[in-house]
Amino acid sequence: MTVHIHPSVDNGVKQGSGSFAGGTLVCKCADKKVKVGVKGDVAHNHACGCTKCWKPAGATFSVVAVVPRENVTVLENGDKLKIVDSAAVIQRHACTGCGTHMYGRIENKGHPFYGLDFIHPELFQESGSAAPGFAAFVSSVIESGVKPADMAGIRSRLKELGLEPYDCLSPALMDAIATHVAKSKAA
Ligand SMILES: N[C@@H](CCC(=O)N[C@@H](CSCO)C(=O)NCC(=O)O)C(=O)O
Ligand SMILES: [Zn+2]
Ligand SMILES: [Zn+2]
Repeated sequence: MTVHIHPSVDNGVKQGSGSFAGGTLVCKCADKKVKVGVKGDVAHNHACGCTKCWKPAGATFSVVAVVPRENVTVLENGDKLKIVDSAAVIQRHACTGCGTHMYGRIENKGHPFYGLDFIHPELFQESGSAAPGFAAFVSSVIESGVKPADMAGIRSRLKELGLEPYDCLSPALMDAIATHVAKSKAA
């Protein structure tokens, strides 16, 4: 069985240049494209199997990374953006023309990841941004219709690609969340 993860990694994970200075995210509309500027490189880039993150057609996983919210600016056609689910922790601003999620923002100042926006690096018109380094919420692909029997093959392909599979976030990010919670409780 051929396992498709995401078009940007299916032929191998392409490493970043290490000096990506930022770029422009572009939606998939034929005209009046939404453009979002991002300063600097992305961090914590990962494949995500959750049902909430935007995936291109045919992909099983999204590829999503974070950038400081102050580094994100809507450049063109921002009137086409609409929040997908205002009750979600990550408020995903999507193009109403093509459905592409352009950036996801956390407005809860008490959230461990407040200050970081979630973006999809494949939308950069420039190449060289940091590559995905792990896979998160892998078991969640079952919620999107993947057969449980296919999970062994999916996890094996993720490992082959160097994207260690986790069923939540990576240990480093889970530790960061727990540290934030512990400090909040102590305060
Ligand atoms: N099983 C659920 C999991 C959804 C989920 O918790 N997703 C994470 C990761 S998104 C990027 O890594 C999350 O933090 N979500 C917050 C939000 O989406 O607002 C499912 O698959 O739906
Ligand atoms: Zn669009
Ligand atoms: Zn996700």
